[in-house]
Amino acid sequence: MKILTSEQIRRVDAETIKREGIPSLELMKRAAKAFYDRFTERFPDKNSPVLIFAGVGNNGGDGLVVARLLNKSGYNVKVCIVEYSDHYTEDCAHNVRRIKAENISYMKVREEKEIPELSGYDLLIDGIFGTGLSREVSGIAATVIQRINESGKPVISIDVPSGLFLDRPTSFAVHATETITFEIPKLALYLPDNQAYTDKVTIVPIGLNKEAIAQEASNMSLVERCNIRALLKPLHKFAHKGTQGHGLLIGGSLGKIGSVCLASRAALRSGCGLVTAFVPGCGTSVLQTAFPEAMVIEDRNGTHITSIGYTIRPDAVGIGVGMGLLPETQEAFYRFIQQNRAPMVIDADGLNILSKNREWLSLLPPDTILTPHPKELSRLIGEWREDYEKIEKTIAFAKKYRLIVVLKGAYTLIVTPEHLYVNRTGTPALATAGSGDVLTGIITGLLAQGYSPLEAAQSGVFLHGLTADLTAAEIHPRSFIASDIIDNLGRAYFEIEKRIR
Ligand SMILES: NC(=O)C1=CN([C@@H]2O[C@H](COP(=O)(O)OP(=O)(O)OC[C@H]3O[C@@H](n4cnc5c(N)ncnc54)[C@H](O)[C@@H]3O)[C@@H](O)[C@H]2O)[C@@H](O)CC1
Ligand SMILES: [K+]
Repeated sequence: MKILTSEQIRRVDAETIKREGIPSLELMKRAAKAFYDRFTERFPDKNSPVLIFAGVGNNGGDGLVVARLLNKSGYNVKVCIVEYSDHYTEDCAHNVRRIKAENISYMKVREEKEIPELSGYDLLIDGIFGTGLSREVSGIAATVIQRINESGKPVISIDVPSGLFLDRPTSFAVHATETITFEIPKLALYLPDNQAYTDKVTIVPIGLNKEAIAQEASNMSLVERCNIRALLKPLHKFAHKGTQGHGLLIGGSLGKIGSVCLASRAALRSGCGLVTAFVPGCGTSVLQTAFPEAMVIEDRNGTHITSIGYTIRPDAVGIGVGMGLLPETQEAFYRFIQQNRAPMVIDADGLNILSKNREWLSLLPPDTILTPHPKELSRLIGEWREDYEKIEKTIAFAKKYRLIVVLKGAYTLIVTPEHLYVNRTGTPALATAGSGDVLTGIITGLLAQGYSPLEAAQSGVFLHGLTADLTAAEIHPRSFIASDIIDNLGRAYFEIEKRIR
């Protein structure tokens, strides 16, 4: 699903109205109905008092239509029109007349003393500003937003939390509990800097014109289940371990052999036919005991890697987990990347070695996948002030070295020289020791099976996150551990391949 800018969204709205020959009021109705459906599913108790804040633009217009729909179905609603300007849009003004005609209780707020007491309401709906926000919020709108945030009440935002900019940093906006956004994903809803404003995000379709969306060029998109489903290879009846790919995981040092165990197990669970682990001598018996399905090649040294050599021909390599930064290990890493031509994933200490030796980055074959967490990324690309700058610098880095960067986070970003992908699967349960090692293993396993680096990065990240989503009801997110990801990878495959009627 394409992520678009506010300007593009405006064009798609206008084109929908034009191409489908519908009045703009009709589109507003569709949007409000989509919000209403999701809202009533989440909050079925009609006795809970609901206060709807509506601005004077079309986002406010949506709020007023939502008020009418909720009122009609018996909800206890009141409306607060935040009159930050005298200029109402036509569709908003029309709906003000309609709420009057339908006897819905409303008040207009132009100054602070007119803001109602919020303690008597159970739920607040925020329709003050949407995608039309063009400058910092000030005056009465800012005061109302501050009151909403101070109230501690659940706030459901229409389309976007009011005050959130879609294309630049935001310093002040509604702290939404949930945002029900209309059809087109907006990048700002998925950035860590905006976490105070955007908690849960739900996308609802409103019947925007498909061709109008297709016409808008975008180098950003969400990774979705249907994308992953489409790229998964079928399992052939005559498949055998030799045809399913051979993944090699290189890493580990004394006390950190567990990382390689996790990555190797994850690689095999992702579906490849064979997995070999390359570890220092201290890791051999650990691996063979903990994970008998793996083959092991040991370094001549006992405690850390000093020289990476083997006669096998792996289809993909994952390197770096638990490897340490000793000079001999760095040297071995350097010699290895100089000669390795198999598709490769680099994680953890592999990334730290690269950030200490930046000139080695140009030795990496094109499309090598790097999987940094934010700290590792900053060691590679330098500090950033805000998320948009971080993304810009990561794209420049990916372009310069022709790499794929998987930037791990609540919403993992997959950055290629041409495109930014946002992954939505996963929960805070994944913030646990070894979770990154497992991701490295999954991506390595997928690469070994012949998926392209971009496909492996996208599906690896998606599957990894989905295991946490699928187990949330049975394994409490607080007690979810990295092995649970591996154990539930099969469920994630089932979910992706499930037919949706
Ligand atoms: N355009 C359409 O056809 C549709 C729009 N929809 C809704 O309309 C919203 C966009 O509506 P609008 O474009 O009317 O804009 P908004 O309702 O987001 O904002 C209203 C207007 O306020 C002004 N403004 C911007 N920043 C301000 C600030 N800081 N202080 C005071 N005034 C400011 C601008 O002139 C802006 O157009 C979407 O988010 C969505 O909720 C939906 O009804 C679906 C259809
Ligand atoms: K809003």
